This record gives sequence, structure tokens and C-alpha cells, in this order.
Amino acid sequence: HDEEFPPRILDHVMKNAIKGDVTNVIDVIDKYCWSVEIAMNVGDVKGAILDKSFLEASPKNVLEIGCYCGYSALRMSRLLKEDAKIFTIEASSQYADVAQEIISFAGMEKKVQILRGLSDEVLPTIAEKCGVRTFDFVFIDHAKELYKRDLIMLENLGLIRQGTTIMADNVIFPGCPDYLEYVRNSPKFECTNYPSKLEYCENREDAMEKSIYLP
Ligand SMILES: O=C(c1ccccc1)c1ccc(O)c(O)c1[N+](=O)[O-]
Ligand SMILES: [Mg+2]
Repeated sequence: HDEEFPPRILDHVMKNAIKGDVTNVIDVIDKYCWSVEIAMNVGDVKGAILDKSFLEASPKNVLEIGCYCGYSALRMSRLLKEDAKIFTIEASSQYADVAQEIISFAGMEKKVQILRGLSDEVLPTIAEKCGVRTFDFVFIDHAKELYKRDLIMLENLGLIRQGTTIMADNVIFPGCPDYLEYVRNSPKFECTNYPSKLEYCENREDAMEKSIYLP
């Protein structure tokens, strides 16, 4: 990954977006990524699919695994109902630093809490640390080889409940074949695939996978 993108997008947002205007911050990031350089945000096209599932779930407790620069956390934060909250896990302290700045610039620092660390190190204590029993909505968008491991960990830790919605990005590109095989063959998940395009690309296929947990 291009380690230099996060500081560039932060600088671009600070100089071109309206402080406290979360929708404008999202738009400024999307315009930059369409016109200047592609980044691995979920983006506007797949972001609209995320938005729709998020609104249908109308969650109180939201978990994101893979915050990056905070773009998808901002997308969800603007749709959060009163007293709902997003907890987002980010392993890279560089990404987490930039995400914190962008989330604060957009005025969403009270609705989004970044948890720094590796997902398998953060998840075992997240319930008591965050005062959450189960999550109502989970967005998985981190290292593709960790999707399956972390979903199983969420199940084993009792962090998801009957009806929890799990949305996974990039199930085509870069792809997460073991995750897809797991959720689609498990009787505990009701899956729906949403074909789309890779963020900020017109001609590379990607898709999101929605899995409703029904143990
Ligand atoms: O893994 C990559 C990747 C691989 C190679 C080069 C650049 C990015 C990627 C690509 C698109 C995504 O939406 C995404 O979330 C990721 N990611 O890192 O989590
Ligand atoms: Mg992604």
C-alpha cells in the first residue's frame, strides 16, 4: 500500500473541505480519489450499498474492522441514530492517526471511537472496554485473509446476535474466497451478494457480501 496516501488525503481534506460538514468531507475525499489518486476507501459506489444496508439495520452498536483513513466510518456516522456509536479497529497507527484527524475535522469524534491494534488482540476485550454486549452491524474491510478468522472470533466471543448484519467489502477484488465459502455454506448466515466495481474504478469488478447472522 502507498504509505504516503493517508497524509496527502488528510492535507487535502483540511485545505478543501468544510470543517464539521461530514457529507462535504466524504464528497471531497471521493472527488480526490476519482481525479487525483485511487485509495482503498470503500468509495462512493460501494458506499451507497453500505449506506442502504446500514439504514435497513438501523444499528445502535456498530463495529468496523479496518478503519484506514476513516472514510467508511464517516459514511456510517452520518446515518447513525441518536445514542448509537461506531467502534472501528485499525492496526496501523499511521492510518489511525490520520483517521482520527479526519473524523474530528468532520465533527464525528463523539460518534466514532478508533480502537488501535490488531483485530485478534482487540476483539477479546472489546465488550467490556466499550460497554457493548453485542454488535448490531459489522463492516469488515481489513486484510482479506483475516475476514474468516475474525468472523469466527466474533461468533465465539458472542459479539454478534440473532439478526446482526455483517457487510464485507472486496469479496471479488482482492477477494476473500475462504470467507465467502464459510458464510455461504454455513446454515447460520443468510447471504446476499451485491455486485459492484472496485472503488474509483469503472472497469474492475468487485462486490459486497451481506450476511445476516441467524444461529
Ligand atoms: O488489499 C488491498 C490492496 C491490495 C493491493 C494494493 C492495494 C490495496 C485492498 C484493496 C481494495 C480495498 O477496498 C481494500 O479494502 C484493500 N485492503 O487493503 O483492505
Ligand atoms: Mg475495501
